[in-house]
Amino acid sequence: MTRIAVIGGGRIGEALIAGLLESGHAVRDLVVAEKFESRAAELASTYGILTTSISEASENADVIVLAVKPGDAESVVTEIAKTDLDGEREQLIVSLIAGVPTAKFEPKLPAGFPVIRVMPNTPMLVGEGVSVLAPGRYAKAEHLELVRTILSSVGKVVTVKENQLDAVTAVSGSGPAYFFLVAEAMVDAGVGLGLSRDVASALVVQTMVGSAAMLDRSDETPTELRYAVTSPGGTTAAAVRELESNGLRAAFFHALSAAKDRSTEMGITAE
Ligand SMILES: NC(=O)c1ccc[n+]([C@@H]2O[C@H](COP(=O)([O-])OP(=O)(O)OC[C@H]3O[C@@H](n4cnc5c(N)ncnc54)[C@H](O)[C@@H]3O)[C@@H](O)[C@H]2O)c1
Ligand code: PRO
Repeated sequence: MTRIAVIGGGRIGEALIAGLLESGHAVRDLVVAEKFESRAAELASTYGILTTSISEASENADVIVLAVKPGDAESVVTEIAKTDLDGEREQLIVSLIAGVPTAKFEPKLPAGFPVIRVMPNTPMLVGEGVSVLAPGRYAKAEHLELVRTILSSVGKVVTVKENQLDAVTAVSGSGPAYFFLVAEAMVDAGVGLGLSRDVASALVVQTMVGSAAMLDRSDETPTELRYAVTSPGGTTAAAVRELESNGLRAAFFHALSAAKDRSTEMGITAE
């Protein structure tokens, strides 16, 4: 099986590790390099995963996954480049780092070393992620196929041109946070209407799960599904009127534009 080294055992590194193990990836083919000892120990005890240094992890892996913050990207790639990378074994780097273009990594690596940039999201923890792939200059079709195979075990996989990844980050990378925020706001509103927090939470969570399943399984658009809930002159129409007059659509447009701009900015400042 493909040996995978995860550099950075934070939230997304852990989501990937947990999702891969859950989907049947062998723990002996996974390794994590995590800077903080206590965090490394936590990952080792939770998942039984081997924790090691960046150099050892990189030397022995087929796929080296970068899951550190943009500000740590350069030092981590420099450290990887110093190790004995194996050209014969066709190793490759997969960067999950938001904003940072593959062109920033490629000159720091041995000539022609393949890099694929990926924007995942945290639902891969439960096998329901979406990972958006963009090949760097030296990544070949077989590299892309390998990464597609690995990530399809933890959710859906989409491929785009790298210049679309900042927009992708705004939509699906950050996306789970928007739904969690909406859930939070709806629970609070339910409590405001007199429901207990437990009841309000249970209703909101199942309504989200059910709506997501309908979106996934139905051929109808979100608009058509919404119309089916909206009786003329009824309760939903009253609620939607309030959401629209409070600028819901504009708020999402501005929010996603801000996320995209921030992703671009993080790529520029991650030196
Ligand atoms: N969290 C998300 O939803 C999400 C989604 C998509 C992409 N990303 C991207 O993934 C990356 C990590 O995000 P996160 O939320 O997991 O952050 P995080 O801070 O939770 O995790 C980063 C981890 O990297 C470790 N680290 C830093 N330098 C290191 C080094 N030199 N060697 C080993 N480990 C080192 C840190 O100790 C930390 O545990 C970011 O670049 C982010 O843009 C995150
Ligand atoms: N989490 C990272 C951030 O907020 C990237 C996408 C989701 O920067």
